[in-house]
Amino acid sequence: MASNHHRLSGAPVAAAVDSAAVRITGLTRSFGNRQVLDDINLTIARGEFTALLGRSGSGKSTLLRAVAGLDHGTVGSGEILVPERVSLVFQDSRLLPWLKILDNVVLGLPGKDARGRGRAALDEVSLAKRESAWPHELSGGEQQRAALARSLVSEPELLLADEPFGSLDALTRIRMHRLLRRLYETHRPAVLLVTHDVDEAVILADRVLVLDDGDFVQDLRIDLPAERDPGDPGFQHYRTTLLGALGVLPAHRTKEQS
Ligand SMILES: Nc1ncnc2c1ncn2[C@@H]1O[C@H](COP(=O)(O)OP(=O)(O)OP(=O)(O)O)[C@@H](O)[C@H]1O
Repeated sequence: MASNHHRLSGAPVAAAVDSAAVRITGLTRSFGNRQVLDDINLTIARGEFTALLGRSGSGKSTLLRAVAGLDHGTVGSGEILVPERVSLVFQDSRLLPWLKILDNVVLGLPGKDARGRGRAALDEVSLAKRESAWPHELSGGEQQRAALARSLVSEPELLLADEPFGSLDALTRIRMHRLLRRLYETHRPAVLLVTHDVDEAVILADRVLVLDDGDFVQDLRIDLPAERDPGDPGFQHYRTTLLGALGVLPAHRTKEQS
């Protein structure tokens, strides 16, 4: 009965969902009389890296928040199944300022070996030497690396990321892309990454969804080697396809205007 209630309210239900890490059925979300998500259906396989693109205001964060169960009070319906262990990363690191870096990483982590696991996670993001620093002593990129360590130390089956590199400079972003992809290869969670950066989506993901007008207008599999080069013709093909779906190619605009 409890799960029926969840179904009606569209809140996520933790469940063993066989080969799927996320299963969304008939999800709708509205703010006032504006329907932001309109009958969304989506399955993300275990270990699948999916990026979610869409223009500003298309509902990307609304969808991610629904999957994370962070949208209490919004109006909607549908069913969302997620695994037990879900982690989140946001544009800002959300490290607690009164805890040192290692204490932030292991906060809430059960087990006697929590600090050891926390240290290993910090080592993976090259912050082992900063475990006793306060968050404000770290650069923006280092704070996001600590946030990634915190999100992965619990070995999540699903990682939800909302513009995690949005506030970083271009060079740091490139390094973070490499880091996230490496962490993904090691830990293999399913990932749902919200971004409005087409190149970021094609560099990182194996599947890219484009959200527009309440539903997906593109569901693209990225068949490129793990090491991706934005200069490759294959990469450019995906970039062009996605820019077309987003309606931002000059040719597309001309067509719309004529
Ligand atoms: N709490 C809220 N109350 C009212 N309207 C909201 C609320 N949250 C989101 N919206 C509206 O829902 C729509 C989708 O917002 P959302 O943040 O999901 O878009 P987005 O695709 O993530 O945008 P961006 O790329 O700019 O972050 C927007 O029109 C926004 O104004």
